Amino acid sequence: MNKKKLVLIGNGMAGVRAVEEILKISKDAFDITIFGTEPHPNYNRILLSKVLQGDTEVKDITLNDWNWYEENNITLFTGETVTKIDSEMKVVRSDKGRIVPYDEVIIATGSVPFILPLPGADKEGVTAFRDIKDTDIMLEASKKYKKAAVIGGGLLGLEAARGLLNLGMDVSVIHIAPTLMERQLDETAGKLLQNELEKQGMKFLLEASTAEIYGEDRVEGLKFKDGSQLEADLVVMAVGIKPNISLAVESGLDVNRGIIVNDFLQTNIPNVYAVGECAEHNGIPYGLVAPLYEQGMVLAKHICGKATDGYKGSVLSTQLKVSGVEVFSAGDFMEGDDKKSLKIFDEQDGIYKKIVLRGNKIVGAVLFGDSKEGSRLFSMIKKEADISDTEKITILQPIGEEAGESLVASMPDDEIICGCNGVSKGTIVQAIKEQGCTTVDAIKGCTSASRSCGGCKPLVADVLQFTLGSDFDASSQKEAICSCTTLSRDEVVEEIRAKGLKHIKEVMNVLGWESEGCSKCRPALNYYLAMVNPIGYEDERESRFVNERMHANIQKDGTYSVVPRMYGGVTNASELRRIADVVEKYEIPLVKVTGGQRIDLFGVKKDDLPRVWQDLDMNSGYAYGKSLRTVKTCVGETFCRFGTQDSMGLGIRLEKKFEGLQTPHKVKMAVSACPRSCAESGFKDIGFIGIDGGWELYVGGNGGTHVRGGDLLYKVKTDDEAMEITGAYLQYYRETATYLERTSAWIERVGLAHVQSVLDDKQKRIELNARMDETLSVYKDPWKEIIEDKKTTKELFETVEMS
Ligand SMILES: Cc1cc2nc3c(=O)[nH]c(=O)nc-3n(C[C@H](O)[C@H](O)[C@H](O)COP(=O)(O)OP(=O)(O)OC[C@H]3O[C@@H](n4cnc5c(N)ncnc54)[C@H](O)[C@@H]3O)c2cc1C
Ligand SMILES: NC(=O)c1ccc[n+]([C@@H]2O[C@H](COP(=O)([O-])OP(=O)(O)OC[C@H]3O[C@@H](n4cnc5c(N)ncnc54)[C@H](O)[C@@H]3O)[C@@H](O)[C@H]2O)c1
Ligand code: SF4
Ligand code: FES
Repeated sequence: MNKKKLVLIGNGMAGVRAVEEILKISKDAFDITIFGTEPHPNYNRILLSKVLQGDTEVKDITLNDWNWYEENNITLFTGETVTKIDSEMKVVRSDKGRIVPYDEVIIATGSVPFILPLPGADKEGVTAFRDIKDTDIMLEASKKYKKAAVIGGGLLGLEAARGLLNLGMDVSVIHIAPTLMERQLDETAGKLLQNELEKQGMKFLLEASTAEIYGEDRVEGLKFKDGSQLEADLVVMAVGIKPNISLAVESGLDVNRGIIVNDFLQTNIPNVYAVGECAEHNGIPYGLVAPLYEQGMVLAKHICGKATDGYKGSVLSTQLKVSGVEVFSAGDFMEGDDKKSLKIFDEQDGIYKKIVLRGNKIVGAVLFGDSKEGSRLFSMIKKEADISDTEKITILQPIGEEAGESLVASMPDDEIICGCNGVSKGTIVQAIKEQGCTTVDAIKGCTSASRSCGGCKPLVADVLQFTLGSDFDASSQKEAICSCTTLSRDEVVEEIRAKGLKHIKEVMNVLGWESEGCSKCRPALNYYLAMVNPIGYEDERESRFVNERMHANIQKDGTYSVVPRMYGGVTNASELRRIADVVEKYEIPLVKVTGGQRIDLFGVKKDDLPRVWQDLDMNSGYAYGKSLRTVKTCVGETFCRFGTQDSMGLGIRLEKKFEGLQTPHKVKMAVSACPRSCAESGFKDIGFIGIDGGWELYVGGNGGTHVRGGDLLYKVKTDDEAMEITGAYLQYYRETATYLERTSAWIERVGLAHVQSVLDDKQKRIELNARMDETLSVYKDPWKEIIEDKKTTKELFETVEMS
């Protein structure tokens, strides 16, 4: 049989995926020729961000290597650009004078970066961020130069900026709009994102309009329309893209912004198709791989003569690939006349969730700080789910977690796990059960899930764990603690232990960190070092988050909030008098009783902090730390007629013993003297409920954004037993949790039964408590420590002289 001749113009992500689909349907139907301007085989453009961020290397982002073309009998011309499609002669012509005949031709020429037409835009040191060549320019520049300016605060600009920070550059992002990623996020999420990225060291110039790029041959800086300037020896333009239509225009195809195609990706000229970012369907040129892959699937079916309903357009979802930041946006995310929103905003933990409803249908969502629910919400948006029969607020709450189920357990089979490749939970489960996949990599090979941006890897791993149950081998699924290393959390902790490491720098040197560390690994290492070696480790204050460095919570106006310790929520006249005096003396604008039964002083000026602490003469309530926060108590048997136990007594004892204890994440406790549970013991990390003859001890509860009822761990008879179990439980959490993992997530990961089996072993409990006591033995109240140490006081509060 005479094979038809298929020519693909553009060796990029969309075009080659369409060819892969064609080969799947009809391996021998075509003689295939591919032209690509770039000198590389088909690679994952998405991961250039990760190359720049140091997570991977160019050699590791190839999607189809040279062998693949050979194995599939594809003739490949790289470094060669097609200059014309001659549809009368049915041939394509290249810039090297080659003429190749076709029966069908697919144009997949992608996009070109938009370059602002500024004076100086052609200077050395000005680059776009689109391909391997641009990435190399940035990697080279970072070795010689220090100051980078990224123009554009969209997805691409921010990912580039994070990469340049990782490369040790001083990075400013110049953005034209008042908030970041305004095409994907609303104002609140945009500001939260800015806040988080500022903490990571990025600088921002918002509502800034660049007028000129100045310098001799090489760029030296930017001038703005308001007359101000910024020095820069590298400028990255990331202000959007335009479909690459020059070949189509030259060849007489109908174009608008992109090459106009119908539902079957056909252009106006017979046998000429367009797919990917260069194509415009129903007025929309797409700029993310998910819709392009959907197009590729339709095109493959059509060109192979298989029935298809055609491409009907796509709802989009995006995630930013910057470690330590969870941002998700999908669909129609802005409120409007006919669109109303539903929001949850936990300002303290920086978590923001919003869904947008048109009538009773979900049409969009924005998640910041916690994007676990992204795939569920995206499925609902795609299905235009009707929520008239659902209590609205529950849509933003994690499904299944309240019932103690894992997130994936509660997902229906048709829920999409990998947005880029449109792979559902059911398809992954099938690959595990029927094709014997036991690792995320194997699933990638079988289903394409996680093959593109990689953002779905944790969810794929969860499906794997959930499906395999006890056959799941966690050790073969290791995940690096951050992009600065390939070592996992367990490996790092083990090395710290085995090699007796004491300082972050030592860990990085000995364990071969590839950079100075990042905002993800530095605080984590500080915690692991302290956990393994509480007496010998050297604390690195600069690696802590700002609130933990300052021992107070920074507020949005730059002032601080101060919460003194009130053991068990109990206070007295003398403490209250001192608090009142401090409020008057330092003109503290707001005094508020907190949910944790203590008093919060808001609006304290930074310079006043040490004197406020001195005058209060109370211990720090650690309202800012990854540590024990409060032990809330009810009045109990002392005053309440229902009380069967001394809740205040146990609460105060717990708080006095464990105050200041550093934990992977914050820990809240509560003690109620009867099952009415006035102190809300069922929703705390550790909660006690008084019963006749003792206490019930609940663990893993959470009352925040992921509401979770605690699990009954034990019943104990005496306060001493309660203290002993609490010590062992907390120490086991400290030793096995990942930094920033709340007890509610940890207990689900490791399992209640497992924790019980550890704590059932008396010897283990003794050992855990011994290590806990060692940790507690070095605790000093940080407020007192700082005010007694003039040098630290001066470093932290430069202008303050203590008497
Ligand atoms: C740094 C970065 C990060 C990204 N991250 C994400 C992400 O997280 N998620 C996501 O969904 N998308 C992301 N994208 C977008 C995604 O990479 C694109 O949507 C996708 O690559 C587009 O595929 P395409 O095949 O249409 O175009 P391309 O991948 O650009 O391929 C087009 C190819 O055609 C070649 N070509 C052009 N004209 C000719 C010609 N006349 N002859 C021969 N060859 C020609 C080009 O040189 C190019 O190699 C990212 C993009 C970048 C740059
Ligand atoms: N994680 C991801 O999904 C991801 C990552 C990188 C790139 N991409 C894709 O790559 C493409 C390019 O990304 P992008 O961020 O360049 O495009 P974009 O259009 O999403 O964002 C460009 C940003 O630049 C800003 N801008 C425009 N003119 C400006 C000016 N003169 N000065 C300062 N700022 C200006 C805009 O306000 C906008 O926020 C998009 O299709 C994007 O979806 C996706
Ligand atoms: S929990 Fe029980 S004992 Fe405590 S205050 Fe409430 S009703 Fe009284
Ligand atoms: S979501 Fe991008 S690879 Fe799966």
